[in-house]
Amino acid sequence: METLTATETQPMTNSVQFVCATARQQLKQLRSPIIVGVAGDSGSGKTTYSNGIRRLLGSDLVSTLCTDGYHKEDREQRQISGRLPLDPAANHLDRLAEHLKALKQGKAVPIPVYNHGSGKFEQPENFVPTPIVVVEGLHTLYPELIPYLDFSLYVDPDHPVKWQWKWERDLKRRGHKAEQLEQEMLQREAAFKRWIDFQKIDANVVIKIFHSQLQCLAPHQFTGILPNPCYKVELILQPAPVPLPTLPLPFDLAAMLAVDQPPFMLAAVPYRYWGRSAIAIHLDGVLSQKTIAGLEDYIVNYTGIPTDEAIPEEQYELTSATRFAQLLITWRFLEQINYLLQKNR
Ligand SMILES: Nc1ncnc2c1ncn2[C@@H]1O[C@H](COP(=O)(O)OP(=O)(O)OP(=O)(O)O)[C@@H](O)[C@H]1O
Ligand SMILES: O=C(CO)[C@H](O)[C@H](O)COP(=O)(O)O
Repeated sequence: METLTATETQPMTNSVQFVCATARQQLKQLRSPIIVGVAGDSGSGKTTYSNGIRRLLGSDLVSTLCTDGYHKEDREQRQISGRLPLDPAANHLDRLAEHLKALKQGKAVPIPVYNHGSGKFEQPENFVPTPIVVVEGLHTLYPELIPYLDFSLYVDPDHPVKWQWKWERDLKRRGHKAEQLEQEMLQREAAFKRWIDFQKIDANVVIKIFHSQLQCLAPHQFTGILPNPCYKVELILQPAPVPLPTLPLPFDLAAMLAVDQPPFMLAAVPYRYWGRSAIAIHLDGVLSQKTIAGLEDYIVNYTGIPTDEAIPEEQYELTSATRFAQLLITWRFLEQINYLLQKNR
């Protein structure tokens, strides 16, 4: 594959678009899919971030496998046994490993399905791998599954953010009862630390989410206007083996100088994360729609997707920090794809 070049001021050249089109073709011809693992606690945003990748790369290339179907017990059985789905022993991880192995060989597999509306299992579905398969679930980055993964994400919202997301989602959309839910969520905290949290150590990308911290930067009186909720996202990225060309951020500096603009912050800080080299991108506040749309256009052009898939309704409320993070993650993933395709040649 030739070297990709583009600069901040130039539109993408024909040669770059040609390479992208070639990458799409190469992906479609892969006999073994590229598998992305997305792990994190329940209600941490795994589906939200996986959907971001699928929307940007297109559902002809990307499909998602949710591992909740591999739980051993349904909701009623768990209420009797007192076991939590976070316990790896409460899941058929051995079956999941076999399925990932078969998918890696390009074979279809019958995946078990769990219905969160009813709390019951349904008939297995025949899962036919697309060139990119996103596997999301509580234990996706467990040692027995890692050998089948080409790229990994760990979603790690701060405790109050996660509590609020799970609480609202489980009550409104998963038919849980408040009292039982509170008890289970408290019980889950130790289980999370014990069985889930460590998976972040080796992830290619860790996504940390906090409530906005911008007000701390105004020691006297903060006068900025921020939406509610407003999040700070910290992306901890393993450096790419082969970086892609410049990713331009269309940015109006003059607008930033106006006092009535929503505040924001962007920082890139190299550091060591669990003993390995990483770069942390901090994004807080609100970037303009124009900036986000410009960045998204660049990536969409790069990937050569002919039509822009609409943002799913449940993602309308996503803040600019989340959308920006989704774009950067997709870019980092494209770097990985580029590297894997080069290695495969
Ligand atoms: N980045 C985000 N910005 C705003 N809200 C979010 C974000 N990520 C998740 N949420 C909220 O949290 C809820 C749970 O997110 P999501 O379904 O992505 O989590 P999950 O990790 O896939 O959960 P589960 O494993 O339990 O299925 C969403 O319905 C949404 O309301
Ligand atoms: O940890 C979880 C991953 O989403 C869920 O709690 C688990 O899948 C069981 O679902 P439910 O709570 O809807 O019965």
